[in-house]
Amino acid sequence: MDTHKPGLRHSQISEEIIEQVERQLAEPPSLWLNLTGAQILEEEGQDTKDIVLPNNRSQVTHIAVDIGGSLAKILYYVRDTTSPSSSSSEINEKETDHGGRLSFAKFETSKIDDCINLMRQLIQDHARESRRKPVTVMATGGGAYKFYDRMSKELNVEVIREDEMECLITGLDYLVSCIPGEVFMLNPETCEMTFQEQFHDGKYPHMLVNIGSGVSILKVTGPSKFERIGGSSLGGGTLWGLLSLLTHASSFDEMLELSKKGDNAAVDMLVGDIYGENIGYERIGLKDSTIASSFGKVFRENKKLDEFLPEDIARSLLLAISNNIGQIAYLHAQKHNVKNIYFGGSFIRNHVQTMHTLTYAIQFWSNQTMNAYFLRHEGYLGVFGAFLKYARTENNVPVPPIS
Ligand SMILES: Nc1ncnc2c1ncn2[C@@H]1O[C@H](COP(=O)(O)OP(=O)(O)OP(=O)(O)O)[C@@H](O)[C@H]1O
Ligand SMILES: CC(C)(CO)[C@@H](O)C(=O)NCCC(=O)O
Repeated sequence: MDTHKPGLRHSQISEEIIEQVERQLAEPPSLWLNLTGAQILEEEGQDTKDIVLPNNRSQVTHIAVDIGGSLAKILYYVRDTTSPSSSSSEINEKETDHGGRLSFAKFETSKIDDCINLMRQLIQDHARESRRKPVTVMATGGGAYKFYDRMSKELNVEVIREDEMECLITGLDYLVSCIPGEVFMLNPETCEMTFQEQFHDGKYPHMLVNIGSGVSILKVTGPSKFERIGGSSLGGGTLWGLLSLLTHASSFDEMLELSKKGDNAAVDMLVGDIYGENIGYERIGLKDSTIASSFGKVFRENKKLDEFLPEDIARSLLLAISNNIGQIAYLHAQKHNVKNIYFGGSFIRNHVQTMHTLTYAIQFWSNQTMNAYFLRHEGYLGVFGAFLKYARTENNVPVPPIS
């Protein structure tokens, strides 16, 4: 691997591979759980635009929600109606089910009404079957507090609140240990993915860098044993907010699309802009193409905002934020003696450029002694954790144990 700093120009990576990876990671795949195991169900990803409600909605027994500063994530558990006992008309509240599907959806937190409406719809359909035990709602994230009274009143069910950091780690532990095909690494040269075996010992210690609106960094030393060792306010909310001011893009996905087409060298000052074209500062490992200063060229160009291409601005800002998080992650990992770093949070959105920049930063700064891992359900760790914490104690959902 060469030793130039992160911020590799994307044109060096095959468009075909980028498309292939992003197609493969279309989000969010449903999961299947039953007593003998858990697996990812391969199917078309679903977004808030086209949430597919279960055919027999009365089979939704659990709903979990993680309401963050930017996005509210929902998970609902649909009991399998094909197993003999669960399809019986004699279902009662003591019945133990034998398997079911976990589906995922998300809303912008500013559209919390839509999110609560979906929960209400799922709950109402369930309630029509009068002998059923009421649906339980598990809630985490800041919104579990902010919207607690509203949810309890409007949904008229018990809302159980869980701590957001505990939920992140519970969700991570489970996904890493129990879900085949969940964890992968990205080859920084080719951007090809390598899926990892499940780590039954959790590969402790490890670190979770959760990139949501802000960034939380947690060190995990054993099952459910963790400490929040750092954080940063320069996170997903920063990219989303600044690009909504600086470009015409109206959604986060549009911003990511823009960034794919841009050339950050139009706004970033490269080492070659300072030392001269084709001349780097190789003595300290800086190539001419290395970013010396993000957005550093803007001032001397003496141009107005509308004279820059939104694509270039989007690319530059995405690189700046991802690089910065990669570097902070590396410094924390070094300080706390951790080699394996999981990146979670919806900011990643399984976007190749973002994962590439994070991987490159970790490998470069650690001299290839640390590993960056990604997850297919990267934005759903918290909501998955909230579901698991309750489902395990309640004991009537077949959650296979971590072996
Ligand atoms: N469809 C989307 N709409 C808006 N932002 C998105 C979308 N998809 C991904 N993002 C990115 O994900 C970030 C939110 O990530 P996530 O849902 O993990 O955090 P959060 O729970 O809202 O925040 P926090 O945990 O800090 O309260 C946004 O700030 C944005 O950068
Ligand atoms: C405040 C939370 C924990 C809410 O999820 C998150 O947005 C975050 O970790 N922000 C960064 C705060 C910090 O500077 O440590």
